[in-house]
Amino acid sequence: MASVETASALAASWQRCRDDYNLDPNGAFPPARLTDSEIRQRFERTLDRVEFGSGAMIHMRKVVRDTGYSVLFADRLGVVVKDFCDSETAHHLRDKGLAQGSVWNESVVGTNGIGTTLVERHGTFVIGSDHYHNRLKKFVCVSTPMVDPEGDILGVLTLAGNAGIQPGEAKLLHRLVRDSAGWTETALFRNRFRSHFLIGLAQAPDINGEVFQSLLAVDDGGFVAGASESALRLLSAARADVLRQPVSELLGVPLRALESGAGRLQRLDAQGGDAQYAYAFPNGRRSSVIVQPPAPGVRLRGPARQPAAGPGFERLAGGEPRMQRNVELARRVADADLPILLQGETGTGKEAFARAIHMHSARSERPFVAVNCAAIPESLLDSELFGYEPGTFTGGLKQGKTGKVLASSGGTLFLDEIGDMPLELQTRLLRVLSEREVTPLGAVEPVPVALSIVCATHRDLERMVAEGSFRQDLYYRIHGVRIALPPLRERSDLRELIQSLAAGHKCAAGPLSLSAEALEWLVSHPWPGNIRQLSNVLRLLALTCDDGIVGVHDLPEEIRAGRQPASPDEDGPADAADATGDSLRNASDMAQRLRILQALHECNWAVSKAARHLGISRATLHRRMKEYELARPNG
Ligand SMILES: Nc1ncnc2c1ncn2[C@@H]1O[C@H](COP(=O)(O)OP(=O)(O)OP(=O)(O)O)[C@@H](O)[C@H]1O
Repeated sequence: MASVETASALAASWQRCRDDYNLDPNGAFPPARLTDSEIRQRFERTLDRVEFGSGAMIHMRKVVRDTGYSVLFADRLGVVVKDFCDSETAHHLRDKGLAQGSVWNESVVGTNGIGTTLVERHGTFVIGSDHYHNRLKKFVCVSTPMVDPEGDILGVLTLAGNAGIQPGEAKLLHRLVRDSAGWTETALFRNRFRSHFLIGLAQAPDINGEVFQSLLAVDDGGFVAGASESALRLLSAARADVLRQPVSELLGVPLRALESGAGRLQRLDAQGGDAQYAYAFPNGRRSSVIVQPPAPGVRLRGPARQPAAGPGFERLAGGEPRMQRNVELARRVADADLPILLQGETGTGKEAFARAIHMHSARSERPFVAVNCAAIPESLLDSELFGYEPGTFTGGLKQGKTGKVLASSGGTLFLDEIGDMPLELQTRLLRVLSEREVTPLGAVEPVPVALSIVCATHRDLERMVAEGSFRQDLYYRIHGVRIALPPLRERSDLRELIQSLAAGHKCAAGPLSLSAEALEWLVSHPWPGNIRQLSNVLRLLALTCDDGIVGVHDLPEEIRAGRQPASPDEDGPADAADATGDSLRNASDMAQRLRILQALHECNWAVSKAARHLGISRATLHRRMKEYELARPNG
């Protein structure tokens, strides 16, 4: 996260509202809401990356609980995918348009904390009349972007409340939001680079502060494999200038000295930037490093090494014959010059499969670059994919940007949700695929690219082609080999898969195990969110189950609700969960909400039918819908 540069950001945003988006300050309000199934999908995706139950998030909620602020997390499109409203005033704000699913993209609602932060890529506070839309002048929004370990924006963390605060107070609030986002980013970074040697940087000789957030991850060869945003700020360097550089050159300290001084602050020779001290974390996994001094004239740049992320082919196939055939085919084509199209419902492991293909291929030492075409705003997708030259945009990065297509050169480009790619970009992608060269925006000369692509979608591309929403020629270009991943409920090895995934989760008493009865319940669940949903349920069980053996009573209500016998007039036993009172505050309730949403969606919002589907009474379902604020879209 960068510092708050609010005044200039606001001026630029107002200008965009007038000149670029042509927005009416008295336009429609409240902002549009996505359909519930779209919200569900976006939320599930975010849940994969951001731990909403992390200490930092809990701390922030506690601090603001009685202040009337709500805590919101919006994804990269500016869609609120999670809100925590822990007070009456906060609930009131939800009614005013801050509900989950509302879209706060700047181009839609004008200057606001979430949308403007996304455009500016740094924290903002937008107070009262700073908002462009006249209906927003009573609100205050303090926001900060959250980035993943690769530096890509995950979303925006925001405190929203009623206006009437001083800018000084807004600064305090901003500090709180920024710190919470920062600690969450740090947790993601440490997790991502858990097998690397970690070095923290600081401006002052103090090991309690920034060394924990300003992190460099160093690989076994002594090259920088990752850098946190705050480390980049201290070094005054762009990510591309730091990655794959020898850390010893970057910091001006031999790697051996850094290692042998682990656990102590070491002063750095001034290298530019504000980093004055380095702290090598002593508890990194790497025990010893052999660094050969480079031969004179040898350029010290390491290969873009990728960690073996995610399950390999064996694990993905399990005992399911269709998956075994898929793996067999994938092994054969991994190194053929054939584009691979993965099809399957959400959460069936398409990205995991694409990573396994990459790891199996001769390109495994090169980058695996994933782009989710549905999660990036249409206006940014072009620059995200193809990059741009320095000085192309007023708001762009000074040094320009390498697009994902080029960044994947020699490795694998994974285009997730290809069915959501706008037609105009489909045309550009088609050109890149046929000509094997990219022309970044603003560039004159095309740049050759060694391209291997794997695409994925849950959509029926053939139907889209027939309807004219997907280019036929592109469909044939990306469809060298098609691999269909079966939904979880159709896997013949479901029982074994559940057991082996459960054993991989540790709770206080050791690996999680399931009672025979609990296993049966899990096996007969329909799993609309597939392996992702199953993993989330197991993750939750590991947190909530003290003795390590899961009984039926430990299962989340979404699982038990799926098996309740229908009782048309009375509330079924599912109501036992009412006794817990503070629903929606734990992950099991989130999962239940998703399950109910899914059932309603599948039954086209026919409540009786959905209730039968869920095995609960109509009255219970109505009450749950009210409790979880589920209403028919546009109804
Ligand atoms: N066989 C498996 N064993 C263990 N974990 C798995 C397996 N397959 C997938 N996963 C995990 O399940 C989660 C969802 O997988 P993934 O993101 O690959 O699904 P997806 O089909 O790409 O989803 P979406 O369509 O929503 O993008 C990930 O955390 C992934 O690591």
